[in-house]
Amino acid sequence: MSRQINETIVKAYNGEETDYVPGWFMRQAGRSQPEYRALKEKYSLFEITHQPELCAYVTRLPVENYGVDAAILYKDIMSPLPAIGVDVEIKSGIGPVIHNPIRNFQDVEKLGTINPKADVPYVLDTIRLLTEEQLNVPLIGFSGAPFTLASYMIEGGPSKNYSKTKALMYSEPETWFTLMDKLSDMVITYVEAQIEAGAKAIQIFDSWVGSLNAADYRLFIKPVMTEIFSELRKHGVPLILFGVGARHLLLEWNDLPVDVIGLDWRTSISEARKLGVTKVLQGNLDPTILLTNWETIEKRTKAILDEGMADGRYVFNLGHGVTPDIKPETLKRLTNLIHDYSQK
Ligand SMILES: Cc1c2[nH]c(c1CCC(=O)O)Cc1[nH]c(c(CCC(=O)O)c1C)Cc1[nH]c(c(CCC(=O)O)c1C)Cc1[nH]c(c(C)c1CCC(=O)O)C2
Repeated sequence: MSRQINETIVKAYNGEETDYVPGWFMRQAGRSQPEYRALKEKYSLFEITHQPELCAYVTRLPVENYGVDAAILYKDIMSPLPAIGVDVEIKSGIGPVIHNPIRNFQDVEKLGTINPKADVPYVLDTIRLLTEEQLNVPLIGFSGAPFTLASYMIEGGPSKNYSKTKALMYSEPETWFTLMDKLSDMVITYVEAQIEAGAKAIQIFDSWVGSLNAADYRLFIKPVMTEIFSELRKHGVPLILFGVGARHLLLEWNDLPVDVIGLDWRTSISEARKLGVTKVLQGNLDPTILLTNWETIEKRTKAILDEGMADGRYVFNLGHGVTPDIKPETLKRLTNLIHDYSQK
């Protein structure tokens, strides 16, 4: 039997007109879902991602339960790092903890390269299972970006101000750029394998790069991001860049060979346009709104959709990830609202 794949979101990412505004939610597969929490009693994140059938099930849940227009592969931005020699553990209640943090040039030199077929075969198997047999919407593949990955590798875990990361960047540029080069190679190879396996769009999470000012972004980050997107662009799938608190970097991002810019909730669609952003926009309901009453949720969502529809080159998402306390019923109702309200 041939499956009908609804490609609306890929069209929207390519800037084409669509019958309605498509959308998905960052972190849609995960802690907010009871089916997932039940699995989590038995398995860790890495145990789930190493089992393609199970990982595909978790990835599919939000598509089946909410009707979102894309699936995003269930795994973490830390997932490729063990392949290059990073000893990472996901600790519950903390997040990623790195047992061999980067301290100097020698630590960077020791990092290896990724061979996706040998190192993360289960990621590729999960993508193939989902895209060849199971999903009726496109699958979005993803990777962390070099700055955000480096922040965990250098700090040794989550951080408030990224001081070790920035100190290394400012004081040892050679070490920094060698690290950026190694991470750029990893991101490109890893994402290319995801595209080859069937991912129909790619989101690059540079969640924490907003901690740099624009001048430092231009100097220390823009070259590596240009390299990554220039290479990935050759594969013809839409490329999305997302980060938190990055309004001051939007024009730098707009220069990159990227198709879509993901906004957090601090900058509205129309403000981003006024600032001069020309890419397709994705975003940006504050996830916290989803903890209020339906009247508030509806009002805020319609206001964002009004801006997005007036603009025309727009895909709905949240301004950051779904938090564990958001109810599945709310996400289902929200998906219906987005589709019904924007239907032409
Ligand atoms: C901060 C953090 C990371 N990794 C982790 C944390 C801990 C704190 C937390 O639970 O929120 C650990 C983690 N990551 C993920 C889980 C599984 C449970 C869940 O959160 O739903 C767990 C326990 C899934 C994930 N983690 C991520 C995804 C993929 C993207 C998506 O689904 O949108 C998933 C399924 C991506 C991720 N992972 C990380 C970042 C910075 C990002 C980029 C998106 C963002 O800024 O939040 C690092």
